Amino acid sequence: MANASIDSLILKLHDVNAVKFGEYKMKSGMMTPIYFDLRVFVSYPALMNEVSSLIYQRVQKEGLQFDSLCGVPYTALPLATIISSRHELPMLIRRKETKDYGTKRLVEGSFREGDTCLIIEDTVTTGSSILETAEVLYKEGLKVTDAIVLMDREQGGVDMLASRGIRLHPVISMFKLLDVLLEAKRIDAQTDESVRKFIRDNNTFRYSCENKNSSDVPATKKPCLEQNLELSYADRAKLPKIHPLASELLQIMEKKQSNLCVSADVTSSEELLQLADCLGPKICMLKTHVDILEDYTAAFSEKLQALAKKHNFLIFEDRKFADIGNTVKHQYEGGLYQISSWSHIVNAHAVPGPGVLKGLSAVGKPLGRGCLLIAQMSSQGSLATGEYTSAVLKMAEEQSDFVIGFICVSKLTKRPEFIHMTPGVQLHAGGDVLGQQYTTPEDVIYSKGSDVIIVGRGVLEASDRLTAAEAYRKSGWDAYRKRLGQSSQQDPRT
Ligand SMILES: O=c1ccn([C@@H]2O[C@H](COP(=O)(O)O)[C@@H](O)[C@H]2O)c(=O)[nH]1
Repeated sequence: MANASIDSLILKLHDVNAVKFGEYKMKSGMMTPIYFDLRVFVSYPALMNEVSSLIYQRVQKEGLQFDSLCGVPYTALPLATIISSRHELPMLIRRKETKDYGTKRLVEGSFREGDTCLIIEDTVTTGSSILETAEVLYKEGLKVTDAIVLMDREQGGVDMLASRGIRLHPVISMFKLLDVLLEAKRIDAQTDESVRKFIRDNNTFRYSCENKNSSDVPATKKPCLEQNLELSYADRAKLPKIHPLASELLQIMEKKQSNLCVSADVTSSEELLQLADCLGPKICMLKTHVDILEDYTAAFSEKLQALAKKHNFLIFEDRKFADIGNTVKHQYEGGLYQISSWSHIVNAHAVPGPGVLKGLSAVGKPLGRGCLLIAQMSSQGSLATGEYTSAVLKMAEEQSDFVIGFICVSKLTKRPEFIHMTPGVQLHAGGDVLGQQYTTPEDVIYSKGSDVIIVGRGVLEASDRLTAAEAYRKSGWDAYRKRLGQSSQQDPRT
């Protein structure tokens, strides 16, 4: 599907007022600064044909196999009809209301039990309309594995449907639409930013219960139950497109019931190794700042690797690479520390542009290493916000064969393959005198939807580091269980 056709379609949708900016109420009751009214299509047959062609191209690109297709009533019905008629593909119609005469069927058309039906939809927010249609089809013995949507609002629908076994393939997504409209000067930077913020802050799948006390959305209308559909770490580890290192980390987390990464910010190699050996059973990952060690030797890195094997944790060198590709390549591979030879994971700032990842991946990829992009920072006044954070996400998507996730303050993307790791964590919220800001494991994992808590001084400055690490492990794990809709008592392994 050529990008130019998508860009031109976005502008046409804007021309016919199918994309509106203002204050609108959605089906859920939530107010939104952007609204899609794709019902207007029926008045623009050429546009309807164009949309149908792009949807069909997406079907072909994904190589989808199905016996029939079904449009979610009513807006997607004409789109499904055009595709069905043009390509001679059998169609089914899902009735919204049962007739009180005749066959009283809810699904019209011919099909056999076990047939696969492809769902077509115009817009997705939570994914609930597709799910409703799928449930009607399931009752008739049909299978639904895939759905295509013209416009994905990027508010959690893809994840929600994935958790129910339906892959959603969007033709246009919200952030792409905003990019095109901004570039064409159809919207100003302020509108663009406020819509992006709204979308990021209103992910119906991740944060469904975060706002449960807010007054603008009636509690009954919020899809709180959807938090039960959150994918577990174990399920995410099995995702087909996941990076092997991300998969390994998620498996370790599940096995050790730990989403705790301890930040070993000490200056002596001996102390760091003791820390790794003592806290190893409690952590999924150990983070280092190798350049603060006063006595680094190659023998130290070998011992650290042996401890990582012994206790089954990954090593993350928090080097924060931030130079041109050629330089970071040398910094990663060579010099005194030879970081690529012992650290499973490193991180990088996106400031230099994609070259920083190209340089790092030239060294790290052949070794099976992975990289975290720094999308946000925990420190007060950080400039890594808004547009910058969005650009980091885009860069990660483009190099997901090396980027395994983000350093961030809260969950940023709907893609469950990416791992979100959050520093600035202590058992009580607060901060230090140099601008570090702390929030709690519950806030980070449950409310903000991140995956891993990174804790330094919360453990290091405790009188008993092992007891402190256990307190953080338990707190992070309980918050994760809560996010899955399970209590710690329900966990047979706890
Ligand atoms: O935004 C960021 C990125 C990295 N860090 C690092 O995490 C630890 C936090 O240590 P605490 O003692 O828990 O404050 C430290 O190594 C930082 O360099 C971060 O804090 N914020």
